[in-house]
Amino acid sequence: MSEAAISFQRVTRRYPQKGGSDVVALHDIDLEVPQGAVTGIIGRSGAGKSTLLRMVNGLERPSSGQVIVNGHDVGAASDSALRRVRREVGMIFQHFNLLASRTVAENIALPLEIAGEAPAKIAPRVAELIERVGLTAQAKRYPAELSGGQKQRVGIARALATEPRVLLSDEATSALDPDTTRQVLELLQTINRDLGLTILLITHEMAVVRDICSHVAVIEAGRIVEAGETYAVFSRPQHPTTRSFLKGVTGVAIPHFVATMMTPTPQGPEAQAVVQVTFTGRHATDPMLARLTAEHGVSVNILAGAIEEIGEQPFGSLIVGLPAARLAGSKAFLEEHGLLTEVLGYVG
Ligand SMILES: Nc1ncnc2c1ncn2[C@@H]1O[C@H](COP(=O)(O)OP(=O)(O)OP(=O)(O)O)[C@@H](O)[C@H]1O
Repeated sequence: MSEAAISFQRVTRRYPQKGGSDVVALHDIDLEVPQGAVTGIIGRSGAGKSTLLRMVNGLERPSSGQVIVNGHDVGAASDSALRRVRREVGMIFQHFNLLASRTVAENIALPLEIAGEAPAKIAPRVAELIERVGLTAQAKRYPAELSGGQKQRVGIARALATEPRVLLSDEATSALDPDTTRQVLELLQTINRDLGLTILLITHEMAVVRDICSHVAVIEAGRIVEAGETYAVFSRPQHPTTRSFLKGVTGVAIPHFVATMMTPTPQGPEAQAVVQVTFTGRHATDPMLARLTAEHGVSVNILAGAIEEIGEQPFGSLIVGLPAARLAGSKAFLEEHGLLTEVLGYVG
């Protein structure tokens, strides 16, 4: 088993307030970020995401606990040790943080200049980075002449300049439109695969987690409320916050005509239960609903459905109608065969 690239051990961060009680931004966080993986931290505004991320490159220090990055205790590092750690940790930002007076190539060269690299080494390295992020034609342009997606590509190239082992992303796609977001996420995924770089990103969008994160941690009011492999968390979310982030990101919506008729309890003997059935992993393509009809004589109405891919595994969601009188047996049959079911309400 590969060791964690980043390990948060009982990390608490308090901000003292003038004349009042402290703000506790992070409470006792334990989290392992696997080497070479793309891990997402998702949470609402004020949950503590930025504070957590900024601990990895020492921009914030824990009030108690340890933050271990590539084997270094960053929270306790001296300034010179921190400078070394920072060469191993690149960062990209929501608003790109480019220098307006420098061209694309000059922005990318900046961390190498700061690190004291010889100009003869900087030029070929910058050319290689520019090519990697697809900006060869824009090398001599200034940030004001670039689109948002191009600016973020410069940010990514600059973050990679010192050949870091970890890349931190602070809401890197939040200011971008959906198409550009997809392209930037694909670039991050390619970099993760090609360079074996560990990526830790913070986001408030579950779609970002679905699209590129193999692992996810959900943070709420300074605590990690759920964490694990994305596929496992998506298929069996445990915490209400996770469920609320997942709404609309996976699966399908209840059709409007059904939603308007739904009641929380069955109203008569002919009532239909409206059930969300989730198929995961190897069960995604099993014909279990057909078997429910064929072997148990339960008629199944398919109301909505979709199969998508999360972490390269099939993930299917159906909303079906079943006779409420046969609900318990049908649920048991489906769950015995590895499908997940959730009763959403009743019609009739
Ligand atoms: N320097 C500071 N002084 C006092 N309180 C702070 C400071 N920085 C952050 N906080 C508080 O800590 C909590 C967590 O903030 P943080 O910025 O980490 O949240 P976040 O999840 O990144 O939010 P957002 O998505 O809005 O950026 C908030 O209650 C915030 O007000």
